[in-house]
Amino acid sequence: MSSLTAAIRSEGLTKEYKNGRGCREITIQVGQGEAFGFLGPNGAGKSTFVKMMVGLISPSHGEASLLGYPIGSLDAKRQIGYLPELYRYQEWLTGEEVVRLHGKLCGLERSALQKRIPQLLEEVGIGLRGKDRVKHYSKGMQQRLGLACALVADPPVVFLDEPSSALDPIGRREVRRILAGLKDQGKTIFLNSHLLEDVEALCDRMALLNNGQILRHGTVAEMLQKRTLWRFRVGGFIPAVLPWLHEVSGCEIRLSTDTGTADNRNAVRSSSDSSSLAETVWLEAELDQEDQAGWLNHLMMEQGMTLYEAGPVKERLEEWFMDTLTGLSHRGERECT
Ligand SMILES: Nc1ncnc2c1ncn2[C@@H]1O[C@H](COP(=O)(O)OP(=O)(O)OP(=O)(O)O)[C@@H](O)[C@H]1O
Repeated sequence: MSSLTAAIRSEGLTKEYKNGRGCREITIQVGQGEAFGFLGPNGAGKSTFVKMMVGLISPSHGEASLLGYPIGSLDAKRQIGYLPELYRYQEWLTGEEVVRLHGKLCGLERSALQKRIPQLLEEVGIGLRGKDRVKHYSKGMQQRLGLACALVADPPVVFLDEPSSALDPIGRREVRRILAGLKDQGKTIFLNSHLLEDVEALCDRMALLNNGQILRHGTVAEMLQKRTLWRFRVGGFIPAVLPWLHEVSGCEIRLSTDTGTADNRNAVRSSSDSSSLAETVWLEAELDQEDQAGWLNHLMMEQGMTLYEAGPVKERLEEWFMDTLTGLSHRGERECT
């Protein structure tokens, strides 16, 4: 397969359940080796999309492929590892036996499995409990076991539906490390997650789904960048100079009330007096263009101030998620309760 072939491609993929719910007109493309985050509130349609991609349910219309193979075909299925959201493994088997069963279903040889299973269980953090029966596993261990099953055949594309929902913070960090390792190996990762920090840490691009449709998509960096708001850490700040800076630069510039530093609080309190502060403070400005940052620096230097740091303000993914969805109708889980 050519390296230009998209790992995951969908065109107008739609599933309409009998009750009218599901997901609609999903068009995305994920390159080989990319990590893609799929976000959205409960009931947005994320799992429905993944289930179509892995061939568990058929689309109502639209088309999609995995590494060039049509979804649902055996060739497409051979490309994927899948950790479902609602996993349940055979309680009477040991962890090792469950992974072996999945390996055999993927057509792996007994000798290959002999070597692979202990490594894999070690990697997902249940190496010491591999011979225990699944009925004695905690929820978190079962989720780790599910990850081992998804990875047993070393697939190039991995779909993970909420891979760390049952894990404690330490477990989540370990899973994040495992996923980063998979990405380093060049695997394509499709991550459905409510854990926004996982998406932020791992994914190159993401889409936000609401009411079954893509609301926004793009690179994680693009989504989080508030392009207009910049922050500057400056020394020798003179509060009285702010109106002048505003007038000469044409930019809205103010003391940042957001950084929480004692110096800033002091500066905010003393913003009416004109004495220079010895410590640094944070200023923020709304910029139309990036080169205005250089112009502002020049003006601040003219006034005897020193610039120590400057950069655009990045929004946390969680704030972005809330801001983007606030005010939009949402007919997901909450409507049903
Ligand atoms: N088999 C089904 N039959 C009818 N409706 C369904 C079925 N499966 C899911 N739905 C509905 O389709 C919508 C999308 O569900 P889906 O499970 O894809 O959402 P999700 O974004 O994965 O939610 P969550 O984050 O809670 O897992 C929901 O309104 C859900 O109730």
